[in-house]
Amino acid sequence: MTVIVLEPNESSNAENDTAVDGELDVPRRNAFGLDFRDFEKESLRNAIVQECYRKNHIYQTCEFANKKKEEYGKLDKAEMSIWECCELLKNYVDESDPDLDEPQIDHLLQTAEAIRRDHPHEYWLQLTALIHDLGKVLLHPAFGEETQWCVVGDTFPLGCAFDNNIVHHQFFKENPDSRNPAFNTKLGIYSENIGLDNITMSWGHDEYMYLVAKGNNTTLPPAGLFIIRFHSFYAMHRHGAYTFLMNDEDKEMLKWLQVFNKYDLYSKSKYFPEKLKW
Ligand SMILES: O[C@H]1[C@H](O)[C@@H](O)[C@H](O)[C@@H](O)[C@@H]1O
Ligand SMILES: [Fe+2]
Ligand SMILES: [Fe+2]
Repeated sequence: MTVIVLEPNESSNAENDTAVDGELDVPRRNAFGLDFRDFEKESLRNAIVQECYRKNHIYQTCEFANKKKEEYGKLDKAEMSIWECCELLKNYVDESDPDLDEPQIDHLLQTAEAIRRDHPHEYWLQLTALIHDLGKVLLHPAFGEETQWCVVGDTFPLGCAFDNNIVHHQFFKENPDSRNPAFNTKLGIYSENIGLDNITMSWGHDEYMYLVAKGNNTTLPPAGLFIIRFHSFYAMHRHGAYTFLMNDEDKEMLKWLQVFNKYDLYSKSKYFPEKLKW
């Protein structure tokens, strides 16, 4: 297995639209013609994204996340198959995403398909890709019709200081946990290398889908569960923040998450405009 850590547009061929990153053709531009994960560029899309993060960073507190975990951990909302859940996501667009405004079912299929092409024998990784964002079903009325800020977007640990690598970190100023002396130091309530399994992450689709997978006794390997649970933790898997909370197993699992992330991010594309001439 090769692990490639490549920043978008790095080592890319100026004449082409894509840069070859190991197996994957990494597109240079997102569906809006901009760089991937550019949260600063002024655009209508980014105004929506910013508002989503503003609320997320103000209201995600340690107490809030633990309550949601307890409530949704009961798994008493519905009974349905994986595919039925995929279909429910055809009605939702993710407001935290600067790169795509297509229904989420498209994103699931695009990610899984991109992985299948390069990793034809890693069935578990393909399945992980297909289901990694199913937790966004929290947006559906049958699951409480949660608002976007507590379902989507990058995630981060709670109970310790917010890292500056978190997208739109300026909004944490208004989060009450920033003023709580038990929480606002580097380690906060945790100890060095405690392991990500013991951390309260901000609540959202990652943790929910992890609870669903675990609670239904999935046979996915630990790396699949790690991907599902931490794929939105960009401060960690892209910027190397919070390594002091990780244990050796987390560091092993991170390699697979980094393989997965390229497909999650760079497979986002539109094949047609919203309205076609006929
Ligand atoms: O906007 C995206 C969202 O669409 C993803 O599902 C999530 O995993 C990412 O972390 C977030 O940045
Ligand atoms: Fe996600
Ligand atoms: Fe995704």
